Amino acid sequence: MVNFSTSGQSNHHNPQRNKKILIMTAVSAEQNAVMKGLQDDSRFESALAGVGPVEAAINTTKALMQTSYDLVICAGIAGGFEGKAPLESIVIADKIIAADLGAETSEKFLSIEELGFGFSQIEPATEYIPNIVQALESKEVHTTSGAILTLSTVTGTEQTATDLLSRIPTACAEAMEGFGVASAAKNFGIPCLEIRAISNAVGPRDRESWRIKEAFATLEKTFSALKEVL
Ligand SMILES: O=C(O)c1cccc(C(=O)CC[C@H]2O[C@@H](n3cnc4c(=O)[nH]cnc43)[C@H](O)[C@@H]2O)c1
Repeated sequence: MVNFSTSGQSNHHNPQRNKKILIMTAVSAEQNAVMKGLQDDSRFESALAGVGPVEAAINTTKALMQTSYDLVICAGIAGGFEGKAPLESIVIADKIIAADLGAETSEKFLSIEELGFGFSQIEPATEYIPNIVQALESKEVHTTSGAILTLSTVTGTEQTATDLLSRIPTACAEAMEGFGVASAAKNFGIPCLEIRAISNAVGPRDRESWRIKEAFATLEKTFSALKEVL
């Protein structure tokens, strides 16, 4: 766990800015980008989620058992669906969806809700979204709000990308941890957000076109702007 508090900066004069916020990233490169953006803001702490929803749920639960937080943010890079979220832009989840939780049949995919075994969608803390979008747009960060899918397998074909979009037309991005982090937060009754910088298009693996460094730069800029509105 990394605590950003080194400057002794205080927010006690403003009760609106007294929230304690946990940021979960899958890998340390994402955590570093977020840390750089936040500088020394003592309200934020971060921890590594690990890759995939299961690791993410376990590690978020561990962090929430240690310290009490007012908000959890799942952050990192992601794949963007074509025509929905361009490279180097930001997507803020208005729904966090476990897109592969269910059953295939010869006709169609059945969600876990249709099977009657549980839930695959978590509503994030949407009340924060308008202010965040405004703050990011004012810094010229292209920002979209829409569903972010959580998948255990990164999409690697046009066909899977098309199938996902026809099943979930509101999908803007896919990543691997959101539903795990959000499930843990929900279990503790803590609101959650998922914020992703787009590093690649969802679809065939084409490393030449990936913009990972640029997405980290967007993530840094985003969290620098975010600390002003949370
Ligand atoms: O290849 C690299 O240089 C590299 C450097 C740092 C991080 C990575 C990752 O792949 C991070 C994995 C992380 O990113 C999310 N992610 C990014 N793109 C997608 C995607 O198209 N579909 C699903 N997940 C994606 C995911 O949350 C992973 O945890 C590589």
